[in-house]
Amino acid sequence: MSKKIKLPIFHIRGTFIVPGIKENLEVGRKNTLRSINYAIKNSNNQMIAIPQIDHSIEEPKFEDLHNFGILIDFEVIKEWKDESLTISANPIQRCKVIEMYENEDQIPYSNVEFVESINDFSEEELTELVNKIAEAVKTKGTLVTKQVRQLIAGELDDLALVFDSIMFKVAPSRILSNPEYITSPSLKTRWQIIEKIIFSEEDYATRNSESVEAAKQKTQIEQDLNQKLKEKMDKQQKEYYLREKMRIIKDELDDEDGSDDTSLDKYKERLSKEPFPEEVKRKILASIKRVEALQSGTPEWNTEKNYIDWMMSIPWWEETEDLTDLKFAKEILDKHHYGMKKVKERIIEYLAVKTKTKSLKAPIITLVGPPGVGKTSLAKSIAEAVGKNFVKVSLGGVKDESEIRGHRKTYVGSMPGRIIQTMKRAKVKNPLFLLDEIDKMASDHRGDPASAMLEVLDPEQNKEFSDHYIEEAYDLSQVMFIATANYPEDIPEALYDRMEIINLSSYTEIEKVKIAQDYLIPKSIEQHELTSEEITFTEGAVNEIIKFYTREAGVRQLERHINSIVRKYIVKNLNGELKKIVIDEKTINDLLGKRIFDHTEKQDESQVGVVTGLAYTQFGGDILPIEVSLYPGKGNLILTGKLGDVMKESATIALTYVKSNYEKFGIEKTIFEENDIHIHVPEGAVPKDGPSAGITITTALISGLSNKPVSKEIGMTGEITLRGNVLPIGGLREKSISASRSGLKTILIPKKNERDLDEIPDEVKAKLKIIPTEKYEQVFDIVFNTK
Ligand SMILES: Nc1ncnc2c1ncn2[C@@H]1O[C@H](COP(=O)(O)OP(=O)(O)OP(=O)(O)O)[C@@H](O)[C@H]1O
Repeated sequence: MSKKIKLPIFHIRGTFIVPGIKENLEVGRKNTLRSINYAIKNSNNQMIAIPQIDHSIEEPKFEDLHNFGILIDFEVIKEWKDESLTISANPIQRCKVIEMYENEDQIPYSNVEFVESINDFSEEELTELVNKIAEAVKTKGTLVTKQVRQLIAGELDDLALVFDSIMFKVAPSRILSNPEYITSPSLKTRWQIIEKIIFSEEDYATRNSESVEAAKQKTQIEQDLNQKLKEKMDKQQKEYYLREKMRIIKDELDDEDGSDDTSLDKYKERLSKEPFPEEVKRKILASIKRVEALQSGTPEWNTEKNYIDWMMSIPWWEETEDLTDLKFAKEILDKHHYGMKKVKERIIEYLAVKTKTKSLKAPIITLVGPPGVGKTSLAKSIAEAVGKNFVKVSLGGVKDESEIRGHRKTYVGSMPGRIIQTMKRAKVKNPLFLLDEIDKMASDHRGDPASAMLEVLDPEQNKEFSDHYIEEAYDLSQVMFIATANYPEDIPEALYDRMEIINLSSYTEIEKVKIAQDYLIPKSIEQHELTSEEITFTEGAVNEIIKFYTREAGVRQLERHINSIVRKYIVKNLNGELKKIVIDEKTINDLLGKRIFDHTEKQDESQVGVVTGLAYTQFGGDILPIEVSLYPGKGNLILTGKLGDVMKESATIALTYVKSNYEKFGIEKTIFEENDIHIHVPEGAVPKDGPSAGITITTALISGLSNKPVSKEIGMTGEITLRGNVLPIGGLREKSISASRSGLKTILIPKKNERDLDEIPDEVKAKLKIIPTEKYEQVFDIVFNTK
């Protein structure tokens, strides 16, 4: 079975590259740069280089590409001022393209099958071949490459490489006109192509005569064109001349290829046969009339034609049939996701209500949680469970209402807003529509996107959603919207009211191991069309990746590393280096390089003025040591470690509280007047904010000022008030997971957070003593062992 792989496409033009021969390539086109950046982040610097058929096309579509390519590994070697790049591409393996598509981030992707080389020469043929090459080298200097020299000297037996080096040096452009040279596994076939191109004089002759014939035809076409033009054109009008020429060329092309789906006749035919809403039909027909009356190629013509193309491609009536089998839905949810018991139950209830009432007026499900915990993939599974098409739009950074609703069509280069654009991708009017990162929308003077979103989500209004470009009410009422957010408090309030929040929390290491073994690894093996006999991961290996190569609440990086290891195996397998592999800790270090992370470990020694806090970051929880130091001065407070305003305030409150209770904590009064106090929160470059370090700062101050050490095994979290009350904090689950991972034995938490204890996994509770506190005095008594 030949191996398949899915990777982003690298559009290559004007040149071609062959396996084994590194080449520097210049990249300037915006789309290619986007794909490159994507590949750096998501596919381990691997892409499929696919050549363009016509190198003059700036923005090639899939049909403008050949159906073969090369798997490349690349490195960026220079970033230029104008944002273009020079990359060093290492071509690894030839491939046949099975399909090309845009992935959900709108990156052109290809699914390819590797072409392995088969040496089908017999022994005698081989000797003859080497002799022939050696003989030819004498007469054709251009043939000499490093690999040819090695072959003749008997130092190299990789024929595929020899052939590629010849082809690449002598006739790289001819590869494109002989796709078989790339797609055929047979080395004999490849050699025949080389012979035809390089050795056969006859071929030179036919090539010449081919070009004579082509030139003749070209002249004929040119003559016909000019003849037609003569009849039509007014010689005085240069503009008119050019337009006519364009139109005739287009007509000629259309005659050749009658399959143009965007021709006005095709549209008219569709309008007469398909059940478009009357109003829409009328509008499109009116536009078609206008286009027909306009001079083709003029700006007005283009604007109007574009409008028609859009109107014809939006789903006005197409729909899929919903599935209503709840048992099936549950099976699908279980099939793709580990755990999430409550979440899945909640979703099934939601689907049950929807099916029963047949109404979509239920609140919008909003999946909230840190990155990589499965929000997007859960939404995809819900779509599968109810038989809907899935589409996603990212709202992160959207700050202008027109991004949602589009611009009027009279604007130059205008088009519909993101909602209608996404509906076009959905192809039906009742898809499952994921509104990703709804908490990351911003607003500015150009209008508030949240109010436009309100119209999208409100069942009272979304039957007639208005987009400035399409100028016709669009019915969104059959769409099932699901939103995702990292921080629910950042969701605009009016939208929040219409949502039902479902929390997805971060995973413990044990859960991550389970997810990797039961879901991510089998999924990756299946996607790459391998079997579990060929590649297996030990539990130790999975643990190694989780602990030392990822730092995250979810499993996104973990999944990326697994995929990258699988791809590395495929390349080794294709190079004939190995047939099977068992991935253990050692292989991980070999394949992924040096360990990347060491989770902040608890202090080795109990120290004066250093206390362990618990933090909640976008990567999940972590421990956060807080340091206090004194030196002679005048009572100033110095804060460092990139602290946000709230955290700075929290430090000031802590100091005031300590000052006003100094006696209770065994601190000399004079110490405040004679010293400056420096509070530092290490890993200075990472921004930190929030009030939850209040009791930690207080404790570090008391420890520093009274010269009493704090046990290295205690961690704490809680806001403090001037009166010494301990107020509740967020992210207790994440904080406690990281505390147990870092080896703490006891954590102090606010009493009001007792209600969140249920969310802490049992394995964490078993390792940690969790003590709720209401007043700072209790913290003091426990930490400094006064009772
Ligand atoms: N409980 C789980 N069981 C199996 N796979 C999971 C689970 N949670 C997450 N995954 C997998 O982890 C990957 C990342 O998840 P996904 O992209 O859905 O995260 P997300 O929460 O949407 O992140 P973001 O907020 O960054 O978009 C997916 O491949 C998903 O299938």
